[in-house]
Amino acid sequence: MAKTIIEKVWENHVINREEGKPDLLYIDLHLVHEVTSPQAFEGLRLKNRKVRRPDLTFATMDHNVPTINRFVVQDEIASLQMTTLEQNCKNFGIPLADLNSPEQGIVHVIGPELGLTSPGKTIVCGDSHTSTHGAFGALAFGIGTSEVEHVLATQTLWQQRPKTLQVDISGTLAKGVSAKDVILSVIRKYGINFGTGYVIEFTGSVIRNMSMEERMTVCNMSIEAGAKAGLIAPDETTFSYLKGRKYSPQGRQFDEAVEFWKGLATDEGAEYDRVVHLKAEEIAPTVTWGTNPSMSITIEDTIPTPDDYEAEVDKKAAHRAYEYMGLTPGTPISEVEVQHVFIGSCTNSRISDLREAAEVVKGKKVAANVRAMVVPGSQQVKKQAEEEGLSAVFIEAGFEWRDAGCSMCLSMNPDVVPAGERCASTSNRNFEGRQGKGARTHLVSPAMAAAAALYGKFVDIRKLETASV
Ligand SMILES: CC(C)[C@H](C(=O)O)[C@@H](O)C(=O)O
Ligand code: SF4
Repeated sequence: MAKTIIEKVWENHVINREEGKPDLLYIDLHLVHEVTSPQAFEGLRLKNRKVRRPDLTFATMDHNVPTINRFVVQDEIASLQMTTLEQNCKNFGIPLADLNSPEQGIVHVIGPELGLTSPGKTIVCGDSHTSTHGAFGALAFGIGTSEVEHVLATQTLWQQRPKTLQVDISGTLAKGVSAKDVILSVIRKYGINFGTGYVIEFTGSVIRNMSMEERMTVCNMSIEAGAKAGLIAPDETTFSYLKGRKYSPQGRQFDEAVEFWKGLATDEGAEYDRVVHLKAEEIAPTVTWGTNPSMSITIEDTIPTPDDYEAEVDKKAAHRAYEYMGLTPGTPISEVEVQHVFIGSCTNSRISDLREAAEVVKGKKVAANVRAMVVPGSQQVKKQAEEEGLSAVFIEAGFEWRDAGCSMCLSMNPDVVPAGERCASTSNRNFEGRQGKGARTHLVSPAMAAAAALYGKFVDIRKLETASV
């Protein structure tokens, strides 16, 4: 019977199936960070258990890490979480990219970069944006801390079989329209819950034409559509990205792996539980105006009015969002001023994101009233950006150039947005308080964020001469 890639990867990993019970899945890769692992290790210790497969486990520090003076961690909880991770990795024999490692970075940036992530794997991490790794055709999803303990102890996980959802994106993206705009548009059109209970497979010409970095941006935000995971069938783009990476199979083994990976793609005629479509022509540079990722408009639009919503609950949510965001319905988004710009996070902090932002910034200056920072997703991205001269472009323009970490994506480290101030951010969540208490977040692409830094407000990058994205 014809199968989707989702079913194939799932079936390949089922080690126990019983009527009326979840399946028991084998886990190929377990990524660990400092925030969601301490209690899991403590659980092992109390039960006198070992880590079953330290060789299939990899840890990094990202959420709590200061991105300037990184060795001075002032917050006590943050400091404790980081030293605890260090100790746990040492005691349980788990490889760790700590602050001294050139491989340190955001967990979802370093997995692919090191070639730990590859097609057909089951990948878990105590972190919701684990869906990022789905860009490689892996089944990758976030788990809770008790599940982290279960995977550490057994390398397996009980899981309810998900339904399958195809999100097909056809056509060709216009100049200046990015992967971030694609996923924000999907979420605007279908809502923050349309993926609940499903694993998404993204298909269509728009996806096929994307680089791996762009595909990661799309899969990263599957979770913001409520999905368990989001993935993309591997192809030549995937294989050439992985070739030669540190943990990728090498030599003949790589060629054999490619043969296997090719067989993972969804079979002709396979059926999904649900299918939705989006056309490239429907997508334009996008800015979120509200307090969840579906509350977005294009750069040409105005803030919606309550009349734009039919359901009473949506009208109410809009009212609350106007208030929190300090916005008046009907205002053109291009008139909204920002005080902060954050280019970073596991959504948009890879080298191509920084290249796109630098292209817009080159030879220009950050507006006087704006504080702008670029936070590479990993120390490797940082190094590469420095070698390519991107950091110099940012620094000359007046951006702060930082070390790798989650940074301003969420307020678990010193990089926060003050209450009442507005930030154009390339991250993935715009909930109340996400970037700091009372902080107002607008999610955008790297090029849109870069332009907002120069003009102090949202501008249409399609109208800038420099925009080449
Ligand atoms: C801290 C962590 C548990 C959290 C997550 O799971 O996603 C964080 O990474 C986030 O983006 O909100
Ligand atoms: S960058 Fe943001 S979304 Fe990604 S793992 Fe860190 S906190 Fe979570």
